[in-house]
Amino acid sequence: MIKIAIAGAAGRMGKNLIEATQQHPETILAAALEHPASTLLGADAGELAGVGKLSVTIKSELPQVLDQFDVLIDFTRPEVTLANLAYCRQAKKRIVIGTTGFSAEQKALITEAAQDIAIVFAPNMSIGVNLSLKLLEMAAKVLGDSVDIEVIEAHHRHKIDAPSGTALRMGEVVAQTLGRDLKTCAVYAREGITGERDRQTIGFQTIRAGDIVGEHTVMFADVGERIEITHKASSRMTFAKGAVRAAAWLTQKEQGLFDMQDVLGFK
Ligand SMILES: NC(=O)C1=CN([C@@H]2O[C@H](COP(=O)(O)OP(=O)(O)OC[C@H]3O[C@@H](n4cnc5c(N)ncnc54)[C@H](O)[C@@H]3O)[C@@H](O)[C@H]2O)C=CC1
Ligand SMILES: O=C(O)C1=N[C@H](C(=O)O)C[C@H](O)C1
Repeated sequence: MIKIAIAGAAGRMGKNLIEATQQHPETILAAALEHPASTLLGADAGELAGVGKLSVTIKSELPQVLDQFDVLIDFTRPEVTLANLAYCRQAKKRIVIGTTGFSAEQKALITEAAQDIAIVFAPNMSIGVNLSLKLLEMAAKVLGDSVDIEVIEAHHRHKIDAPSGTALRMGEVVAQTLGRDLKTCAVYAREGITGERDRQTIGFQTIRAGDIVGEHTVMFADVGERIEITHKASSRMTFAKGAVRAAAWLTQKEQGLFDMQDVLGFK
């Protein structure tokens, strides 16, 4: 069995990850980590996730459990993930990173660590979103520069980063297909007298409201018709199952940086 550790175990994703680890035929939960100030330290991870007692107590320090797992799954915050990554690199442990909101400099640290350890790093672990990325590539190839492209995303009120990692990846895929650089063609806000739309730009619209799990639409709008490619997640289990699948897949790799397109065989 593949031994999984989960960082951010009491979080929205963490609890789903504990359940998904139980459902996968090749994985078991071996360690669960939370913030040092969490009131849940010492609690049973299975009971926390509502799947029954697993006899895995929630701890705060990754070094305490480094010899107990094969793959760390981390859905926390960028600075926490990077600290965990450094420990994994030192101990030659594989890591699946689901956290979003990294800066370009922080992403470079992940790329660098992949020289020594195997990493799956993806802003969205659902099969549907990863299939949508392929559809976006196809749509951008056919529609080219004649359409206006807008990425619209909606998430729950607790989300701390914007636009979502998925929206940014969707923008990157479209920009790359069209030979554009997202750094220079992205428009993240419009207000006041903006002037007419420049067709070379890719616009991003962000909604934060209530308990929306995660919704993404990319609109390719021409005059007379438009195409919209939409994905709607209604349960976090779709991301959690993808992350556990990625962890199992990663055990075949010694080092390198991979994403869900690799895991799903879409490359
Ligand atoms: N790649 C994907 O498929 C998905 C990615 N995400 C991303 O995952 C991240 C987490 O999302 P949520 O679960 O909604 O957030 P959350 O805030 O519910 O969970 C994060 C957890 O990390 C814990 N944490 C903070 N510092 C810690 C530390 N030092 N050690 C251990 N745990 C610590 C927090 O206490 C919290 O329980 C976000 O960046 C989000 O965008 C979310 C869903 C899907
Ligand atoms: O924070 C979330 O909830 C989600 N974050 C990811 C992102 O930023 O793309 C993926 C998913 O949409 C849920």
